[in-house]
Amino acid sequence: MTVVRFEAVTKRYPGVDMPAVADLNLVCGDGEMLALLGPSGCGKSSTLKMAAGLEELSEGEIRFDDEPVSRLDPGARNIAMVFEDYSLYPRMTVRENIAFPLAARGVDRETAKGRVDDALALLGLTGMADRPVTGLSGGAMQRISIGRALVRDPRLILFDEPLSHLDGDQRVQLRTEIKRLQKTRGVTSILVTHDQTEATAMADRIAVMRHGVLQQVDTPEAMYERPANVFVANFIGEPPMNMLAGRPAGAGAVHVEAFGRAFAVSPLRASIANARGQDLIIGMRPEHLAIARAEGATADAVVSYRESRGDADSLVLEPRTGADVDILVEIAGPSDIRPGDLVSVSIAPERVHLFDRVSERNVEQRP
Ligand SMILES: Nc1ncnc2c1ncn2[C@@H]1O[C@H](COP(=O)(O)OP(=O)(O)OP(=O)(O)O)[C@@H](O)[C@H]1O
Repeated sequence: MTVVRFEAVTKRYPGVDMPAVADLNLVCGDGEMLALLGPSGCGKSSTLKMAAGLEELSEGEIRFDDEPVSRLDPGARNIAMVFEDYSLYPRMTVRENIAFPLAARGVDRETAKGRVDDALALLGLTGMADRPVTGLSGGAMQRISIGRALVRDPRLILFDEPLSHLDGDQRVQLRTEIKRLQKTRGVTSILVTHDQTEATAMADRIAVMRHGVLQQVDTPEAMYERPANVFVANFIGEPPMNMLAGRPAGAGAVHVEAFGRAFAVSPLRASIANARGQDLIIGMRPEHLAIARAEGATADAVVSYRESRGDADSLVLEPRTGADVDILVEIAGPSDIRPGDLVSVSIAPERVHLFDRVSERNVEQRP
């Protein structure tokens, strides 16, 4: 049972000007699964390695509960790691791989056997316990590596892109399983991933990073509903949010340049945007836009592309103002909308996100 605290943590690599991690303040709660999410190079692996003791901090401190750990060797931190490439011992059996950390710590045979049997049962591996690990599926190998992590009863498990070598079905299955195991055992966990679907599905909270700087920490739902800035709004949600230039347009409305007209927005957001009076980036998620066939002046756009996925149709719209911007729309499928159709566009006021065009911050954030 451990609370992990990153306190003003900075990581600089020799010869590199930009810090890989800059002044990170972040707490992973007891029993929580926290995802570090961001594109390649954003500093998530450096953060994980500092927690593990595989990289030194340049500044700041990491605490497990109240204990500073930045000067402790990796072996003294009681951390388990699950890597993307499983890191199993190929010549050993499933059981021997899981038992390895216990043998290495001198746990007596009887106790070790009990704990390994428990882990095998928990992971559904009992039937293959005495098989060599070579030749097993990627999903089975990753379950073994999770078993090896759990059997040690660590203070913290660090998952480093644990699903990236698995194919579609195994990924979905294992991400559910990891979440179940993590919750059953209540072990504090940090997950590094560049995949927002994975982070959203597995984590209690997500910390989005960019260029070493933490952008937002929140539950997946809160991050989807109230992204702190344009970067987070683009990163969370698939397909990404439409980002359209606009400006405040009086009480309860904003003007969207691409459509050449006003849209109603939530009164709070509109009043903040109006009070500041700045140019806006107006965010509309593809799945929140609704369209209807329209004629003449009521038409906002023409459908230029349609991809049918059975239960959903993805559309690309070209605004009739001639604005050089593609609008993505996701609607329930199969629909009878076809390329060339003229449509009007609507969206519920509370689904419209407003960002300052200069700072790219959500207008609801304090300036
Ligand atoms: N050993 C190193 N020496 C110098 N620079 C490094 C080193 N390791 C990482 N970096 C740099 O630090 C920054 C952050 O890298 P880091 O690996 O932490 O990011 P990441 O988000 O995990 O990316 P990836 O998913 O590609 O590993 C990058 O600019 C990277 O080039």
